[in-house]
Amino acid sequence: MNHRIDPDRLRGLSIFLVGMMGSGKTTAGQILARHIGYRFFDTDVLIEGVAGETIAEIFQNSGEETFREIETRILAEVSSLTKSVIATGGGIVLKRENWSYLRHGLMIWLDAPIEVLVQRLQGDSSRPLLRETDLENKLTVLLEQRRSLYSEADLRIAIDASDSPESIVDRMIDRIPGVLQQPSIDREDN
Ligand SMILES: Nc1ncnc2c1ncn2[C@@H]1O[C@H](COP(=O)(O)OP(=O)(O)O)[C@@H](O)[C@H]1O
Ligand SMILES: O=C(O)C1=C[C@@H](OP(=O)(O)O)[C@@H](O)[C@H](O)C1
Ligand SMILES: [Mg+2]
Repeated sequence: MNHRIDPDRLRGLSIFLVGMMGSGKTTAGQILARHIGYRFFDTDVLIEGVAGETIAEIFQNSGEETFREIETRILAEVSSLTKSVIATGGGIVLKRENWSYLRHGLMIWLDAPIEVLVQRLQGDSSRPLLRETDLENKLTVLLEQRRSLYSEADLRIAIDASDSPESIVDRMIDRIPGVLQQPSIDREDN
């Protein structure tokens, strides 16, 4: 953890948010981008745009493998951007190929405990992998499969049930010196 961080290299570097479904990548990512004057992208939204279908429909009509192929294609495209916050889908870490793209930026792992994920995702119908009766068990299995991959990120932000998106963003900003030192960024505007 933190092994690649070199403040001089962070200027303009994009930020990739990784972590489990429900960890808040999409929510916190938008706020983070606004605060640091970066553009915001969400790989799931971009995937839906090119497919012309929702994530649930892509899984249903074409299967997970097709979804993962589009996900890699989109990631390859956004990885060439600078000054962008990119919220990824929770499964992006699964493919080794994706890591060559993720390593173009600073990777931040939003690490929320299972209880928090369950609380947030109860009744959610937009995430096809969670269409199971035992949500807690499914999330536990997925996290077991993915934890060691997420832990390869540059930064880990541990999240509690009481952490607001804004407080999480503040902690991220505290941990990424260099990004806010760019003269074009004025946090007072936000
Ligand atoms: N810090 C937070 N506190 C409370 N609820 C949150 C927080 N962050 C996200 N949420 C809620 O949890 C759900 C999942 O958040 P989302 O940003 O979509 O996560 P992800 O993109 O990692 O799957 C959404 O309903 C969102 O409003
Ligand atoms: O964890 C996963 O495999 C997935 C996470 C989802 O995104 P979020 O992590 O934003 O929920 C979405 O990409 C798809 O449903 C698969
Ligand atoms: Mg998301």
